[in-house]
Amino acid sequence: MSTYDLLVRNGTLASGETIDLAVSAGTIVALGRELTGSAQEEIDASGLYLFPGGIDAHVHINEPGRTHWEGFATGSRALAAGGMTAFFDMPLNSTPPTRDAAAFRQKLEAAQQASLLDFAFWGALQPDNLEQLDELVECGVIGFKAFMSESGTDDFQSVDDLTLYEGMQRIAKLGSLLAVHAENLTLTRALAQRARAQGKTDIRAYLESRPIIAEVEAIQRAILFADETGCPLHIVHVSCGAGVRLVIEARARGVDVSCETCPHYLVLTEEDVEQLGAVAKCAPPLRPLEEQEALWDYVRRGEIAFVASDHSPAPRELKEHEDFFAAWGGISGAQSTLPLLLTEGYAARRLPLPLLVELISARVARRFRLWPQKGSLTVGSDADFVLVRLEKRYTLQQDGLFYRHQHSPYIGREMQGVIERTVVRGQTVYLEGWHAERPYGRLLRPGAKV
Ligand SMILES: NC(=O)NC(NC(N)=O)C(=O)[O-]
Ligand SMILES: [Zn+2]
Ligand SMILES: [Zn+2]
Repeated sequence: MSTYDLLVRNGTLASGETIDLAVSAGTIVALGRELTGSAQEEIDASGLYLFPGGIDAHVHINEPGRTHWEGFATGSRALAAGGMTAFFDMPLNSTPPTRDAAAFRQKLEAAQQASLLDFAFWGALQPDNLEQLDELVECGVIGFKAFMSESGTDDFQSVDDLTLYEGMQRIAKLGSLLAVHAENLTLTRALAQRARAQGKTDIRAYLESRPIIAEVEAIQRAILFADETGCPLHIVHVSCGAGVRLVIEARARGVDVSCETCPHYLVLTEEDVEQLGAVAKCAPPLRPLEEQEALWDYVRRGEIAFVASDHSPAPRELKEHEDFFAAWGGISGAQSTLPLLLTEGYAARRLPLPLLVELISARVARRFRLWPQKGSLTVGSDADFVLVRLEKRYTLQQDGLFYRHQHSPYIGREMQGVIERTVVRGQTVYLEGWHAERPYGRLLRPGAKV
């Protein structure tokens, strides 16, 4: 009889310490130097880093309804290849959006049949679903998501101020959290309409239609409502230093608000989108270099809660438009979050490895009440981890991407740190280009064990 199901020998933690890790029934049951005992499977992790599995808090899987854009099978394969072991799926770009219990159940069924990784669902907050927020909490949503600007799809409506205000009151009562896409609707819509009416539809015109002030104003308004209603607030994909500063100031006043940024705001600038085109189109748009530097600075100081991909995939044809406003807005990036943090954060900027790892694991798990079951390498936690060959460099190739549509602004980029193996609750789901077939993924609910 083996003592354990799985033993990982000599993995190097982010702290630099070398350790053995033992797993039984999907849970970490022992951690230490030179563990005794046997296991059904042993992994020699000498020379490899052992990190807790990443949790991507912001992914658009478009199933059901737009599975041909990205489904749970392809999306979770890409995430696994990028060192992620769980993800939170956004309520939009699938049809129907996750706006009620029936839609939640459709999502759940699709994910259970196809996801390699554990998953949670964001529920929608839209003008037409205030009466469905309770049932969504009962289903187990990880939080709610609202769009303060246009969402990019007709089937997901943006919130007016009354919906935002009353939605926050209800979400506060339900003990949940609201995430907002914060850009001022009136400003961005009017600027876009004026530019298009003048025939200005190039990349520059798009960038100018979504100025930093539009983002900062929306963040400020959302914070004010959160302060008034007591609703926990999370600002997704903050792209500018001034946005983070508002969050810091509000937290200092006692407002329960956090923010995330995305790899693309940390490694790309508006010059890149002008060169790369729609593959790098997103909202808020890429910003000037000084914003990128400000974001790295806030990352270093621990002021940005976590980093999430905002993977928003689409078929290539939807990106190819003469009119840049009409091209699909959203970057395919789910596979590259950890590699980019290792390359640009650790190797290029010498940010401490434990901080970078926490940005995609413990910080996410804590904010959404999944810690320490998730995001932690401790006895009793789920055995979710990733093995990384940190010193190895490579160039990201198109055929190395596992998305449904193999495009990304990072193709051709020099990367450091190869994700060799990804393990979910003790099961290897990714190993050097190979993926498991079985959909191991399970639903995660805030505060509950799977
Ligand atoms: N409909 C979307 O997927 N939108 C997403 N698109 C981006 N970020 O460009 C988002 O998160 O706002
Ligand atoms: Zn958004
Ligand atoms: Zn998004």
